[in-house]
Amino acid sequence: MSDVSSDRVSDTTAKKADKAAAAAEAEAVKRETAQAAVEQISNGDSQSQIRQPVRDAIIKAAQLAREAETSARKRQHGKGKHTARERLDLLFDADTFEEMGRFSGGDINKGKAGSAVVTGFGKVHGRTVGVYAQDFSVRGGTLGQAEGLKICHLMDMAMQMKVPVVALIDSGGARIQEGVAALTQYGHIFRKTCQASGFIPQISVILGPCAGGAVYCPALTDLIIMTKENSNMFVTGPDVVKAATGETISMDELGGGYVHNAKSGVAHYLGEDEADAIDYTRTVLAYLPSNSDEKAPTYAYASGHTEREAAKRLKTIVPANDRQPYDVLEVVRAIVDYGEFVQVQELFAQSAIVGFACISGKPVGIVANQPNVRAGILDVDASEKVARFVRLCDSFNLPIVTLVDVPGYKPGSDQEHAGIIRRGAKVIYAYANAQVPMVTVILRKAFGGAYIVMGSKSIGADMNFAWPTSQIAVLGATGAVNIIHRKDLQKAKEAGQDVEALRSKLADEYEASTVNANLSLEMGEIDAMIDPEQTREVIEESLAMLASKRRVSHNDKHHGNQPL
Ligand SMILES: CC(=O)SCCNC(=O)CCNC(=O)[C@H](O)C(C)(C)COP(=O)(O)OP(=O)(O)OC[C@H]1O[C@@H](n2cnc3c(N)ncnc32)[C@H](O)[C@@H]1OP(=O)(O)O
Repeated sequence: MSDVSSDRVSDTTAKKADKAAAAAEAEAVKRETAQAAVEQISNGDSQSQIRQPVRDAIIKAAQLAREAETSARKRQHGKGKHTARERLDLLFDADTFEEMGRFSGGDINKGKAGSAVVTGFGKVHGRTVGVYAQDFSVRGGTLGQAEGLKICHLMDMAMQMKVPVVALIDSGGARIQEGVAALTQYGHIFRKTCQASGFIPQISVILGPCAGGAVYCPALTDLIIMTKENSNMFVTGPDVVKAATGETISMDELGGGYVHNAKSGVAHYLGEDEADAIDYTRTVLAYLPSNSDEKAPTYAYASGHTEREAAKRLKTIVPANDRQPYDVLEVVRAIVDYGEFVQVQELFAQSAIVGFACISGKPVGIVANQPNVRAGILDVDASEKVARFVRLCDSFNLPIVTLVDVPGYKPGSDQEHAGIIRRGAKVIYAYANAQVPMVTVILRKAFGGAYIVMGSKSIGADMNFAWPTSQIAVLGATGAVNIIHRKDLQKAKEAGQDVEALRSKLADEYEASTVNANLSLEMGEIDAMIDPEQTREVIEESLAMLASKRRVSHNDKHHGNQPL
């Protein structure tokens, strides 16, 4: 297990400032060195062995590269965007990027400095990561044969080296002039992305347009990160939409960063700007291993009085009235290291939350219902959000901690017709197939099907705990009484008795006898009832106990037929 020598996962402000300063310094040194080399060669100083034509070629190439970057800055800065190379400086630790094929796809004699994509490897928090960064200043960042070959080569190398790939997308899509030769390259990239899926982490950062079939490059990766401005994804743009349907819509309304984060669920993070989007990429990479064969890096963690204070706070967060909402983020922050929780899809399907955190320096994935939003109900979107995150954690060996307070799957024709059966099944498939350590804590409600799917023991969790406020049952009290005492209530009504008083009495009895964790404890579905204050401690101990859990293959099938 690699150990990143830092006490915190995410970049602190101070670290960011250091990094920016170091990057600027490294860039300046690089520029000076390159300039000095060119000048040395031009002056004919110490290179008596270098023949004149070679010297000319080196000078020309260096000049071309410089001019290309100057032109890129002019074009990109005018639109409020960074150049592809400036983005690499933001992504990688200072002075660690090694470019591959700088001039490939170019024509040095005709003044073309290369293709519309930059590829190579650098370090993120000291670990190697591959990148392809589309350069919009060269033919609109479009993808033709040269670019496709470069990207596929980069991905092949990343898979051989078993390191993540980050795609910095800013492109007009398939290069129209190259026709099917361009489209074919997308086919190759899709296939490679699928091959790499679940083997190495793949993250796409959309920093410009991403249109047409090209959208499926990011769509096949683990995470999509967008920005508030200059970040668009759509299969058909506003002009085609207008021509085909008559609808008038702007690029941002159709496929801007906010829309894909809050409405479609295509994206996983909405960056304030490019620097923020790339910083989030670095942060997420810090929680993930380089590939599916490795465990995530660990971080130094010194426990102290702050976590004891946080543990005490837990008691006060869940209201006594079970109909009253509360913010489950407060629970999460009180149990994870330094209260640091990196949410994924924060703006989407907010009745569930998912994200990364550390417990005693070890990265975990957290899944929780959010009682503050629609009582924490599971609907089609929340189901897919949870399922996809559980799959991500399972692919990359992150233990899953599930915090349950869920009244059930959302009722209603809109949900049934939107496919709650098919889409809700994804949660089951994800948990039932996950083989990483799984620890579940029931905070309050855990009703019906939603109880089963949210990391119950029967679905595959290893250790399950319940707070004293837990209500575990097939249905909530009123719903249950209306069904099992229907005849009694009917008789009371016919006899002119106070039906509501009877209903309320029966509900109280049902609640006292059934809506608690007793049966689950007796059946071994819950391992222990815990004081909220003990939550972090029991999770930590369970994860330590489960650390040696290994994957087992149950049969010889090719793969399961996952509900999609
Ligand atoms: C599988 C697939 O990818 S199918 C999708 C095919 N792609 C598309 O349909 C998108 C076509 N392009 C566009 O709609 C627009 O160019 C946008 C929205 C992407 C960007 O618009 P703008 O920011 O205004 O940039 P602009 O249109 O000036 O493009 C920049 C340059 O890239 C070129 N370009 C953009 N897209 C393409 C393309 N797909 N093929 C060839 N050249 C392209 C433009 O001609 C322009 O070249 P120039 O600088 O020599 O004039």
